[in-house]
Amino acid sequence: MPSEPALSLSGVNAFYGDSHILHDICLELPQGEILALLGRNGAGKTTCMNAIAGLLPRRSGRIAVGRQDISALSPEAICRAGVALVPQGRRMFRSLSVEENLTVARRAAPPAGQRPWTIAQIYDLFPRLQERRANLAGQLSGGEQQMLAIGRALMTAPRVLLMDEPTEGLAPQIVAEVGAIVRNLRAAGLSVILVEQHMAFALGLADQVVVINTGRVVERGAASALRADMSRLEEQLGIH
Ligand SMILES: Nc1ncnc2c1ncn2[C@@H]1O[C@H](COP(=O)(O)OP(=O)(O)OP(=O)(O)O)[C@@H](O)[C@H]1O
Repeated sequence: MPSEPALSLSGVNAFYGDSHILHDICLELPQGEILALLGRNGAGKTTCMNAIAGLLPRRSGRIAVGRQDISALSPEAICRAGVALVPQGRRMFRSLSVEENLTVARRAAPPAGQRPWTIAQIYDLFPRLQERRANLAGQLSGGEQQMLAIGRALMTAPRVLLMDEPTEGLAPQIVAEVGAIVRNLRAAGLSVILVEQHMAFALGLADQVVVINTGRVVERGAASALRADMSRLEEQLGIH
Protein backbone atom coordinates (compact mmCIF):
# COMPACT_ATOMS: atom_id res chain seq x y z
CA MET A 1 0.00 0.00 0.00
CA PRO A 2 1.42 3.49 -0.81
CA SER A 3 2.41 5.48 2.29
CA GLU A 4 0.38 8.52 3.25
CA PRO A 5 1.55 11.86 1.84
CA ALA A 6 4.09 13.86 3.85
CA LEU A 7 1.82 16.89 3.49
CA SER A 8 -1.69 17.28 2.14
CA LEU A 9 -3.98 20.23 1.51
CA SER A 10 -7.65 19.80 0.79
CA GLY A 11 -10.08 22.58 0.02
CA VAL A 12 -7.82 25.31 1.39
CA ASN A 13 -9.11 28.87 1.04
CA ALA A 14 -7.18 31.87 2.35
CA PHE A 15 -7.92 35.56 2.62
CA TYR A 16 -6.13 38.83 3.26
CA GLY A 17 -8.89 40.85 4.90
CA ASP A 18 -11.78 40.64 2.45
CA SER A 19 -9.58 39.59 -0.51
CA HIS A 20 -10.09 35.92 -1.32
CA ILE A 21 -6.60 34.80 -2.44
CA LEU A 22 -6.51 30.97 -2.39
CA HIS A 23 -9.49 29.05 -3.79
CA ASP A 24 -10.05 25.45 -2.84
CA ILE A 25 -6.39 24.38 -3.09
CA CYS A 26 -5.85 20.61 -3.01
CA LEU A 27 -2.42 19.03 -3.25
CA GLU A 28 -0.45 16.10 -1.95
CA LEU A 29 3.30 15.98 -1.38
CA PRO A 30 4.42 12.32 -1.40
CA GLN A 31 7.02 11.26 1.19
CA GLY A 32 10.58 11.97 0.11
CA GLU A 33 9.61 13.85 -3.05
CA ILE A 34 10.03 17.39 -4.37
CA LEU A 35 6.89 19.19 -5.48
CA ALA A 36 7.42 22.36 -7.52
CA LEU A 37 4.71 24.98 -7.00
CA LEU A 38 4.76 27.25 -10.02
CA GLY A 39 2.74 30.26 -11.09
CA ARG A 40 2.98 33.78 -12.43
CA ASN A 41 3.75 36.78 -10.21
CA GLY A 42 0.94 37.24 -7.74
CA ALA A 43 -0.56 33.79 -8.39
CA GLY A 44 -0.62 32.99 -4.68
CA LYS A 45 2.47 30.82 -4.20
CA THR A 46 3.84 32.66 -1.15
CA THR A 47 0.33 32.88 0.30
CA CYS A 48 0.09 29.09 -0.02
CA MET A 49 3.46 28.59 1.77
CA ASN A 50 2.42 31.01 4.51
CA ALA A 51 -0.95 29.28 4.89
CA ILE A 52 0.80 25.91 5.40
CA ALA A 53 3.22 27.45 7.91
CA GLY A 54 0.30 28.92 9.87
CA LEU A 55 1.25 32.51 9.15
CA LEU A 56 -2.18 33.50 7.77
CA PRO A 57 -5.63 33.20 9.21
CA ARG A 58 -7.38 30.45 7.21
CA ARG A 59 -11.08 30.46 6.64
CA SER A 60 -11.52 26.87 5.54
CA GLY A 61 -9.84 23.67 4.46
CA ARG A 62 -7.64 20.97 5.92
CA ILE A 63 -3.86 20.81 6.02
CA ALA A 64 -2.21 17.66 7.37
CA VAL A 65 1.34 16.48 8.00
CA GLY A 66 1.15 12.72 7.65
CA ARG A 67 -2.01 11.94 9.62
CA GLN A 68 -1.80 14.99 11.88
CA ASP A 69 -4.27 17.79 11.12
CA ILE A 70 -2.32 21.04 11.52
CA SER A 71 -5.06 23.35 10.21
CA ALA A 72 -5.79 24.99 13.55
CA LEU A 73 -2.27 25.01 15.01
CA SER A 74 -0.03 28.00 15.74
CA PRO A 75 3.12 28.54 13.61
CA GLU A 76 5.23 27.20 16.51
CA ALA A 77 3.12 24.03 16.79
CA ILE A 78 3.25 23.54 13.00
CA CYS A 79 7.05 23.78 13.23
CA ARG A 80 6.99 21.21 16.07
CA ALA A 81 4.88 18.97 13.80
CA GLY A 82 7.83 18.93 11.38
CA VAL A 83 7.21 21.72 8.84
CA ALA A 84 9.94 24.34 8.27
CA LEU A 85 9.71 27.38 6.03
CA VAL A 86 12.73 28.81 4.20
CA PRO A 87 11.11 32.17 3.55
CA GLN A 88 11.36 34.32 0.46
CA GLY A 89 14.02 36.96 1.14
CA ARG A 90 15.87 34.59 3.55
CA ARG A 91 14.81 36.25 6.78
CA MET A 92 17.46 35.88 9.48
CA PHE A 93 19.10 37.87 12.28
CA ARG A 94 21.47 40.09 10.31
CA SER A 95 23.34 41.35 13.38
CA LEU A 96 23.97 37.85 14.78
CA SER A 97 26.79 35.62 13.56
CA VAL A 98 26.25 32.60 11.32
CA GLU A 99 26.70 30.26 14.28
CA GLU A 100 24.40 32.31 16.52
CA ASN A 101 21.73 32.23 13.80
CA LEU A 102 21.96 28.43 13.71
CA THR A 103 21.98 28.12 17.51
CA VAL A 104 18.85 30.22 18.05
CA ALA A 105 16.99 28.22 15.40
CA ARG A 106 17.62 24.92 17.22
CA ARG A 107 14.60 23.42 18.91
CA ALA A 108 14.86 21.57 22.20
CA ALA A 109 12.35 18.87 21.26
CA PRO A 110 12.29 17.63 17.67
CA PRO A 111 9.10 16.05 16.25
CA ALA A 112 8.57 12.44 17.31
CA GLY A 113 10.79 10.10 15.32
CA GLN A 114 12.97 12.93 13.95
CA ARG A 115 16.64 13.25 14.81
CA PRO A 116 17.73 16.86 15.32
CA TRP A 117 20.44 18.20 13.03
CA THR A 118 23.61 19.32 14.77
CA ILE A 119 25.57 22.42 13.81
CA ALA A 120 28.41 20.08 12.74
CA GLN A 121 26.06 18.37 10.27
CA ILE A 122 24.97 21.75 8.88
CA TYR A 123 28.65 22.62 8.39
CA ASP A 124 29.21 19.28 6.63
CA LEU A 125 26.41 20.20 4.22
CA PHE A 126 27.64 23.81 3.87
CA PRO A 127 31.44 24.02 4.44
CA ARG A 128 31.24 27.69 3.39
CA LEU A 129 29.11 28.43 6.48
CA GLN A 130 31.77 26.89 8.69
CA GLU A 131 34.37 29.20 7.16
CA ARG A 132 32.03 32.12 7.82
CA ARG A 133 30.79 30.94 11.23
CA ALA A 134 31.93 34.08 13.08
CA ASN A 135 30.73 36.54 10.42
CA LEU A 136 27.51 38.49 10.85
CA ALA A 137 24.68 37.16 8.71
CA GLY A 138 24.27 40.63 7.21
CA GLN A 139 27.80 40.39 5.76
CA LEU A 140 27.15 37.19 3.79
CA SER A 141 26.71 36.96 0.01
CA GLY A 142 23.27 36.06 -1.37
CA GLY A 143 24.25 32.41 -1.87
CA GLU A 144 25.68 32.14 1.65
CA GLN A 145 22.53 33.71 3.08
CA GLN A 146 20.44 31.11 1.25
CA MET A 147 22.60 28.35 2.76
CA LEU A 148 22.12 29.89 6.21
CA ALA A 149 18.35 30.15 5.70
CA ILE A 150 18.25 26.44 4.77
CA GLY A 151 20.53 25.59 7.71
CA ARG A 152 18.26 27.47 10.10
CA ALA A 153 15.25 25.53 8.81
CA LEU A 154 17.10 22.21 9.23
CA MET A 155 17.89 23.03 12.87
CA THR A 156 14.17 22.58 13.60
CA ALA A 157 14.42 18.90 12.48
CA PRO A 158 11.75 19.13 9.77
CA ARG A 159 10.11 16.35 7.77
CA VAL A 160 8.74 18.85 5.27
CA LEU A 161 10.68 21.82 3.95
CA LEU A 162 8.85 24.74 2.30
CA MET A 163 11.31 26.67 0.11
CA ASP A 164 10.02 29.99 -1.21
CA GLU A 165 12.04 31.09 -4.26
CA PRO A 166 15.45 29.94 -3.01
CA THR A 167 17.21 31.00 -6.23
CA GLU A 168 15.89 34.56 -6.30
CA GLY A 169 18.71 36.98 -7.08
CA LEU A 170 21.46 34.33 -7.18
CA ALA A 171 24.16 33.95 -9.84
CA PRO A 172 23.78 30.90 -12.15
CA GLN A 173 26.64 28.99 -10.51
CA ILE A 174 25.08 29.44 -7.06
CA VAL A 175 21.67 28.41 -8.46
CA ALA A 176 23.27 25.11 -9.50
CA GLU A 177 24.70 24.71 -5.98
CA VAL A 178 21.27 25.28 -4.44
CA GLY A 179 19.91 22.60 -6.81
CA ALA A 180 22.51 20.12 -5.59
CA ILE A 181 21.64 20.95 -1.98
CA VAL A 182 17.92 20.37 -2.57
CA ARG A 183 18.72 16.97 -4.14
CA ASN A 184 20.84 16.10 -1.09
CA LEU A 185 17.96 17.01 1.20
CA ARG A 186 15.62 14.73 -0.73
CA ALA A 187 18.23 11.97 -0.53
CA ALA A 188 18.31 12.53 3.25
CA GLY A 189 14.56 11.74 3.31
CA LEU A 190 13.06 15.23 3.42
CA SER A 191 9.93 16.08 1.47
CA VAL A 192 10.12 19.51 -0.20
CA ILE A 193 7.74 22.06 -1.67
CA LEU A 194 9.74 24.33 -3.94
CA VAL A 195 8.21 27.63 -5.02
CA GLU A 196 10.01 28.92 -8.09
CA GLN A 197 9.92 31.54 -10.81
CA HIS A 198 12.82 29.75 -12.46
CA MET A 199 10.91 27.08 -14.40
CA ALA A 200 13.86 25.11 -15.82
CA PHE A 201 15.48 24.89 -12.38
CA ALA A 202 12.24 23.68 -10.77
CA LEU A 203 11.46 21.12 -13.50
CA GLY A 204 14.99 19.78 -13.32
CA LEU A 205 14.56 18.97 -9.63
CA ALA A 206 10.91 18.19 -9.10
CA ASP A 207 9.08 14.87 -9.01
CA GLN A 208 5.66 16.54 -9.08
CA VAL A 209 4.48 19.90 -10.39
CA VAL A 210 1.46 21.98 -9.40
CA VAL A 211 0.69 25.24 -11.24
CA ILE A 212 -1.56 27.87 -9.69
CA ASN A 213 -3.11 30.89 -11.30
CA THR A 214 -5.10 33.54 -9.43
CA GLY A 215 -5.14 31.28 -6.39
CA ARG A 216 -6.48 28.17 -8.17
CA VAL A 217 -4.74 24.98 -9.25
CA VAL A 218 -4.74 24.98 -13.06
CA GLU A 219 -2.30 22.15 -13.80
CA ARG A 220 -0.77 19.23 -11.96
CA GLY A 221 1.20 16.16 -12.84
CA ALA A 222 4.48 14.27 -12.79
CA ALA A 223 7.41 16.54 -13.68
CA SER A 224 8.54 13.98 -16.29
CA ALA A 225 5.22 14.37 -18.16
CA LEU A 226 5.38 18.17 -18.02
CA ARG A 227 9.01 18.20 -19.17
CA ALA A 228 7.79 16.39 -22.27
CA ASP A 229 5.21 19.12 -22.94
CA MET A 230 6.97 22.36 -22.04
CA SER A 231 4.87 24.53 -24.35
CA ARG A 232 1.75 23.74 -22.32
CA LEU A 233 3.51 24.72 -19.12
CA GLU A 234 4.93 27.88 -20.66
CA GLU A 235 1.42 28.87 -21.67
CA GLN A 236 0.16 28.37 -18.11
CA LEU A 237 3.01 30.52 -16.79
CA GLY A 238 2.67 33.22 -19.43
CA ILE A 239 6.10 32.57 -20.95
CA HIS A 240 6.16 33.17 -24.70
N1 LIG B 1 -0.26 41.18 2.92
C1 LIG B 1 -1.10 41.21 1.87
N2 LIG B 1 -2.26 41.88 1.93
C2 LIG B 1 -3.12 41.91 0.88
N3 LIG B 1 -2.93 41.26 -0.30
C3 LIG B 1 -1.78 40.58 -0.41
C4 LIG B 1 -0.80 40.49 0.66
N4 LIG B 1 0.24 39.71 0.23
C5 LIG B 1 -0.08 39.33 -1.03
N5 LIG B 1 -1.27 39.83 -1.41
C6 LIG B 1 -1.95 39.59 -2.70
O1 LIG B 1 -2.19 38.20 -2.78
C7 LIG B 1 -2.00 37.75 -4.12
C8 LIG B 1 -1.01 36.58 -4.10
O2 LIG B 1 0.27 37.06 -3.69
P1 LIG B 1 1.50 36.08 -3.44
O3 LIG B 1 2.61 36.90 -2.86
O4 LIG B 1 1.04 34.89 -2.69
O5 LIG B 1 1.86 35.64 -4.92
P2 LIG B 1 3.13 34.90 -5.48
O6 LIG B 1 2.63 33.88 -6.45
O7 LIG B 1 3.98 34.41 -4.36
O8 LIG B 1 3.87 36.06 -6.26
P3 LIG B 1 5.43 36.38 -6.48
O9 LIG B 1 5.90 35.36 -7.46
O10 LIG B 1 5.39 37.77 -7.05
O11 LIG B 1 6.12 36.30 -5.15
C9 LIG B 1 -1.53 38.93 -4.93
O12 LIG B 1 -2.66 39.46 -5.60
C10 LIG B 1 -1.04 39.91 -3.88
O13 LIG B 1 -1.24 41.24 -4.31
